[in-house]
Amino acid sequence: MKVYAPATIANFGPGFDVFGMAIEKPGDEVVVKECDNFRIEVIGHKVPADGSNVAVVAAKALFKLLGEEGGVYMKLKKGIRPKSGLGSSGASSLAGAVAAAKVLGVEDDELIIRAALEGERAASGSPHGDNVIPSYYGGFTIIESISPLRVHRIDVELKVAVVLPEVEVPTSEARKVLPEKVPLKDAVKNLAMASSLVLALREEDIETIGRLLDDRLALPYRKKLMPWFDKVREAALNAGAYGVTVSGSGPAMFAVGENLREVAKAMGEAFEEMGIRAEYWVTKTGRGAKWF
Ligand SMILES: Nc1ncnc2c1ncn2[C@@H]1O[C@H](COP(=O)(O)OP(=O)(O)OP(=O)(O)O)[C@@H](O)[C@H]1O
Ligand SMILES: N[C@@H](CCO)C(=O)O
Repeated sequence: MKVYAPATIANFGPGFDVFGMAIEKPGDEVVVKECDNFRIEVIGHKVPADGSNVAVVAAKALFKLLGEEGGVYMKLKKGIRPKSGLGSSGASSLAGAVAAAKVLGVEDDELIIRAALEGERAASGSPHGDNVIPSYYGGFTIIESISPLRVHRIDVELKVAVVLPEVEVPTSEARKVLPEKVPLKDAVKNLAMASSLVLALREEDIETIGRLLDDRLALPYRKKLMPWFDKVREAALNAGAYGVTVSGSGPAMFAVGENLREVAKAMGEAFEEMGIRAEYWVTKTGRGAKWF
């Protein structure tokens, strides 16, 4: 059996740890077979090919949650670059949990997601769900709570320009710079932007979506890890983007607008001008994980 899990844009502006959107490309793929222990082989982007691979961590977690013996052999085709901000660890964790679920005949979403979150915990020190959950369900997801699992999904179709520079920002590091407390005015601003963004997404009002791609809870503290942010943002806006911000904890950035090819190119060139190679592409809201 094969499992496919798409990349995701977590936070999506003002929805820190709550909003996430699956994108059509890239994605991770796992071929799974039942086995008497846990083994993994990796092709594609470089990630550990041992028990520390988050696909294995998540698969093991599901076996443990169910009190099952045995294991799985997985061949992971790693399509999402790690430390990218595109939910690389989230997609592999989810693929590992779904792969184990298929072997065990489990269909309980909450158990699968709990297991996948153990992979996220191992990768970044925090079991945030805003990569794993949109990767599972597809579309745009809003996490009301993880336990019990309450997720709201918006079936939007939104095109985005994505730029991925050849630099790494580990989520674990990006979470260490966050403060314990934030000013009330910033919390209020995020609340205003996040609730308005949900309505704009439902109406597929791209201009308003773009205007609301901002954040006062994490981005102000993380910007020091991304000194290129303002220049790339300015380049995207000058090229006609309605809005642009960081994907997840970065370094990838994404923008919305009408002429996304030009916007993507402008963001790529802005990185190049700072001496950082970057790839860029246009994609859109993706479906959730698939198995076949
Ligand atoms: N299968 C895997 N896929 C991705 N990362 C993995 C995997 N297995 C282990 N890792 C490790 O987990 C860490 C992933 O880092 P991180 O969570 O920062 O990346 P990311 O998922 O791309 O970021 P983000 O969550 O912001 O989108 C790296 O240290 C990487 O080596
Ligand atoms: N919400 C998480 C996503 C990481 O991809 C964070 O911003 O730390």
